[in-house]
Amino acid sequence: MADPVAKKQIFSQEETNYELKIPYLKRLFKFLLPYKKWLVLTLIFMFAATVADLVSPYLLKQAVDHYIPKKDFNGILIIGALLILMLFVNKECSKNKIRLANRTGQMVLFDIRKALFDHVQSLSFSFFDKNSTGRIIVRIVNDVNTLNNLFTNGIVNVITDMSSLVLAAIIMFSINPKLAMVTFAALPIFLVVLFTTRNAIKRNWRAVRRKIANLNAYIHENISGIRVIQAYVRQKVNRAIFKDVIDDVFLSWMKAVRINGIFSPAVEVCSMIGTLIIYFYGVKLLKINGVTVGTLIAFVSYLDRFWRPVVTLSNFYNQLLVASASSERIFEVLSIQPEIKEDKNPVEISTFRNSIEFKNVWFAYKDEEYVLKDVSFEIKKGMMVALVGATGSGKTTIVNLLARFYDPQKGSILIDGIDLKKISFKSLRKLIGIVQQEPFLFSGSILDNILYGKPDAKLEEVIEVCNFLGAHDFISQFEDGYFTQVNERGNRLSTGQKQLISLARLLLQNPQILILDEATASLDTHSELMVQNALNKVMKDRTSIVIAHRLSTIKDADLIIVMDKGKIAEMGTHESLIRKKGIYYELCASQIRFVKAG
Ligand SMILES: Nc1ncnc2c1ncn2[C@@H]1O[C@H](COP(=O)(O)OP(=O)(O)OP(=O)(O)O)[C@@H](O)[C@H]1O
Repeated sequence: MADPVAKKQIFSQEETNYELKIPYLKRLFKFLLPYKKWLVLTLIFMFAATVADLVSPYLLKQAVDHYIPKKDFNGILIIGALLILMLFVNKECSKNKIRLANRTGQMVLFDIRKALFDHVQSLSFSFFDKNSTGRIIVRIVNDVNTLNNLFTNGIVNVITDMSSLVLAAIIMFSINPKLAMVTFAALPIFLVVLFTTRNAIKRNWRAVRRKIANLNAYIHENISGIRVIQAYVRQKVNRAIFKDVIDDVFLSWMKAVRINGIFSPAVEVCSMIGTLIIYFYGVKLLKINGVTVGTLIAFVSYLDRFWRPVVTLSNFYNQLLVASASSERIFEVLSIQPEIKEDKNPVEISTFRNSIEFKNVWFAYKDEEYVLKDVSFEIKKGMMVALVGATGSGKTTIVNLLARFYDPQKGSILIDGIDLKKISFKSLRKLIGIVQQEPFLFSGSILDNILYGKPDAKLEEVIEVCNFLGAHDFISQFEDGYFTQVNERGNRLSTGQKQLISLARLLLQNPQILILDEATASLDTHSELMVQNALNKVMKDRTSIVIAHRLSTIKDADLIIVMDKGKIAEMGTHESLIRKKGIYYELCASQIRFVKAG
């Protein structure tokens, strides 16, 4: 049976508000402005196709009323030729209209997606803290996809349908107003059906979309968490939940289709009533007020051209609702401002000369929940500084602030006396290199990944760096060497190998300040030794800030900063802190006890 807890989690997805929001739609349509010329051309094709389509019944009327009774074969031939010409114009113009509309639509989607992607890339870490990867992907892929129908067919079709409907009615009224009035007698029936089913249809399609969103979320979570799922042998339970989720989609879909199904027959019934009226009432009117057999034939055709677009037009409203909801979510992301902004007149620093200084720094990830409280310290050029302390004491937060992934709420961080906020992003990123606990490799080759640090580096330079770090041997053992493809996250490589590749990437970038955030924490003893050796080489002659749980690796640090609940509890060298017999002494003692016990 499905796990109720898991099921509840899926259904806690965000709710979507399907109301027509004109300001969002207006903003959305602004994306069409660069393609004005194409739009105008599309409209011209559309108009030509509609006119050609509407001329045909009138030509038929002429043939029936004038040429057939007189057996005027020349006249019939001309009408026939004109009918073929109209058909050709209609088909050609429709083809071009569809091609142009699709092209414009796809370009608009491309622009929206590009705007979203560029914007998301510029956002600060705090945005990614609040939004899961899945949610962001849904914005860039699914929400933009839902606009597809609107931009590729929806808008053009609705204009085509509206003009066909209006023109057909106008022509009918101009041919014979009395007959036209009676023909539309079924319109009130349609309006009743429309207003009684509209809300139910809206509600049911909304339910379908919610169930599909649940399905997407569940698949995303299962694929991302596949290792945990397999480790806990949860496949059977998850399969049962998945079946429930699919069943929900199926049932809600069938219900929506059933209700939607009322609509189309209603339109057909109305159209049929209109046709019957034309035949019954029209025959009575024959020869009165100029009503001819041709008029009746033309009326039946125009009536069809009036009712046919009605179903598509009502679907368009649905499309608009979905587009309005998606655009609301898209613009919500686009309106988020990056919290970390570059100074208007940024200072370029090419060389780190003296020191890094934290001056009375206070920082909270949210509101007033400070995780760093009045932190002050100074790191001189060339020093190796270690940050130690219990989990959650604020070590990673300190390096996150130094890399300017976040800005402190109070206090300041200075590099060579210059506030971090004034330094250009480019020189800061060049100055500081970070090695994380979980190295991240992109899809592409090993070489591509290393070149990330310096795109214009030559292969010889890359090999030299890898040789220096002790990575060349294992890379050259692969069949394709440096051109070996690593898929996303580098699944084909061991964590130690990935770490060495990320170190090669870092060394090519040649940063003057290094941040090592538990770079060896997830490695086995052999890999740890290999990576630690490489790290020692990278750290040589550089200023480095190291976070390490294994205290033996930082014994020789020039300065050890001991963090406790967001505050600096102790600071000094290994010897001085051991002598102090404080928190650091306790941490060392507990690790020795742990090693001995092991
Ligand atoms: N992105 C975040 N959003 C909100 N709170 C966070 C975030 N990152 C960390 N915290 C909180 O800030 C506090 C300090 O976390 P930090 O990661 O700096 O500790 P740490 O000393 O590096 O811990 P560890 O040794 O486990 O990595 C913790 O209470 C943590 O829960």
